[in-house]
Amino acid sequence: MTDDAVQVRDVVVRYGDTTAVHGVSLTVPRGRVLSLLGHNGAGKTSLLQVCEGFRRADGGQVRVLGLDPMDDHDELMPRLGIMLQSGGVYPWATAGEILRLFASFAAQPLDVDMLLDRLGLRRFERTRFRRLSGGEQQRLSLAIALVGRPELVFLDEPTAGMDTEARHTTWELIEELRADGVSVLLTTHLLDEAERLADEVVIMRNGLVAATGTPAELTAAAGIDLLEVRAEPGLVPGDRLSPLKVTETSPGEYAVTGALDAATIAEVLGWFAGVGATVTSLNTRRRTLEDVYLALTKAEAYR
Ligand SMILES: Nc1ncnc2c1ncn2[C@@H]1O[C@H](COP(=O)(O)OP(=O)(O)OP(=O)(O)O)[C@@H](O)[C@H]1O
Repeated sequence: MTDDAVQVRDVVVRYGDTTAVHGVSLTVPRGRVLSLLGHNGAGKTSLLQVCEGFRRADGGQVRVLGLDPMDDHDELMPRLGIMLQSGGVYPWATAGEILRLFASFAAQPLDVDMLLDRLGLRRFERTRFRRLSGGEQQRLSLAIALVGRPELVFLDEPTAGMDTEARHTTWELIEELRADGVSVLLTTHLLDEAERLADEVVIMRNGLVAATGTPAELTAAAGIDLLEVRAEPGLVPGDRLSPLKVTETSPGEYAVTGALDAATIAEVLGWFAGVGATVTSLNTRRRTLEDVYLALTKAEAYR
């Protein structure tokens, strides 16, 4: 018996001849937020569906709140909040009716009016689901996922199609869930969303885990990526700083790339000083999660 909210071990998902998930392992500790990142078709939704109990894995083991998501489905469902990528509700019912219906399934639901207000849905309370915009439907789907006070929430691209205000409200709600000890497994294409919300990020590529770690670990491991130097224009070090690469991006603005650390940065400054240049500005930039993500997923993303 595990105390983790989600434990996935060597999970495989196949659709006929297509293997969407090739043996993925991950853990969501209780009260933590894990974000799955990956290109379209990387296998994120397939993995999520296995955890939600909507699809049986073709290999491996999954435990959700210590239970089997397929065999213990009925016991598990009231403890989970699930936000699907789209649909899943009654198109002819109004937003208010739908949310109150889901609230009625829960033993201790959240206050429906509070959720309608927080997610900007109050004026759509009497609007039928099918008449809501994509972003409004997303907000209602999030409210449905949260209304039952779940212990664990699965969010598949929760802010896709939302406007900036709704996205920020969603982020605040997820942060509040975490503060209340709720566990969250979410997928996203938004790197800033993952960086802001996630305790741990799992980057998937072609059904495999390409990298995993906290956002800080993933970006720190990548090191300093770029040194920007401002000095007199027209200074050309040639290969004297090799293997570092120096490019004058605009007159007097130099970009230095390569294996940059304290020693090599000192070497670069030494060269500028040696040719009598006056360095007026020096800036290092660490890789962002976006840089790491692109480096891991770009070239080999599509087979
Ligand atoms: N029902 C299905 N039948 C056949 N193939 C499927 C099915 N669902 C998904 N796939 C395939 O499995 C692979 C993984 O799809 P999945 O939806 O899990 O990816 P994803 O990472 O969630 O993508 P996205 O970011 O576009 O939502 C893709 O190649 C997809 O075409």
